[in-house]
Amino acid sequence: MSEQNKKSTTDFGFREVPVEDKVKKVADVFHSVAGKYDLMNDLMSGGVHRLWKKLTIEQSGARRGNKILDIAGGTGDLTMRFSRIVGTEGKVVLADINDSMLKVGRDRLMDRGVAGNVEFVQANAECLPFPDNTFDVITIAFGLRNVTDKDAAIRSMARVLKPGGKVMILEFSKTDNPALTKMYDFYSFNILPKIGQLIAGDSESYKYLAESIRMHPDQETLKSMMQDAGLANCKFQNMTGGIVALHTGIKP
Ligand SMILES: C[S@@+](CC[C@H](N)C(=O)[O-])C[C@H]1O[C@@H](n2cnc3c(N)ncnc32)[C@H](O)[C@@H]1O
Repeated sequence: MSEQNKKSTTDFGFREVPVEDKVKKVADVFHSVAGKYDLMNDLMSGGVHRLWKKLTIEQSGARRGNKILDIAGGTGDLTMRFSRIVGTEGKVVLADINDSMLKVGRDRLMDRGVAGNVEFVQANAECLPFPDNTFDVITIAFGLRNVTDKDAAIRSMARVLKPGGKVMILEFSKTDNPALTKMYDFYSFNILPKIGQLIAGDSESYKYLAESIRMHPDQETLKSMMQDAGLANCKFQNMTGGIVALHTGIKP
């Protein structure tokens, strides 16, 4: 049984809320930020999120003809890149729980001429609506920390992955350099919500963003969760001093 099934409350940032309230609270955050999401990503990370995503694509091993699931795909950064790799014989499914993010993503990909091999699906990562053994590669980028039952989500990803396929979890993680941690904390709790207020008119959502990062399992814990879900060869690679980590696992 997963951790969340045993508890009646869960974290929403630094607050404990009833388990059944978290989905709505997370939904409100992403309905609020959807329109300014891409601009804010570039501003908040100084564009570095593009490098984290580029590395994820490079390590995916995705090939022409593959079927790829980009869960919590949001505005489609990874989907866009995968769509070019898999070509007309392949398919990319961008799945996200939030219809505002899906709409921004669909419009953005259409504007860029990315169509034909991309499908958009509204789905919760905890219970993916796909048959067993469907996808060659599954990514979840900056999405897992928002999911209430993370163990269920990893199990669900493992179920729909083909044997030999790869799960990739790109997520904010833990720095082990005290000086970097201090600077990062100052930036996250003092500057980030102000940028959120200035650009998106919403400091609370960006306060949640910073808090949810701190509440997310550290590198080793997440690796164990992937192993517990039955994935093999689980490992992680830190980026930018551990601010972000890319975890990968293979379905045996
Ligand atoms: C920070 S955005 C990341 C978007 C995109 N992957 C990227 O890297 O730019 C997080 C996304 O996770 C989605 N999300 C949150 N909870 C989810 C869940 N339980 N299942 C699927 N998607 C979820 C949100 O709607 C949002 O689009």
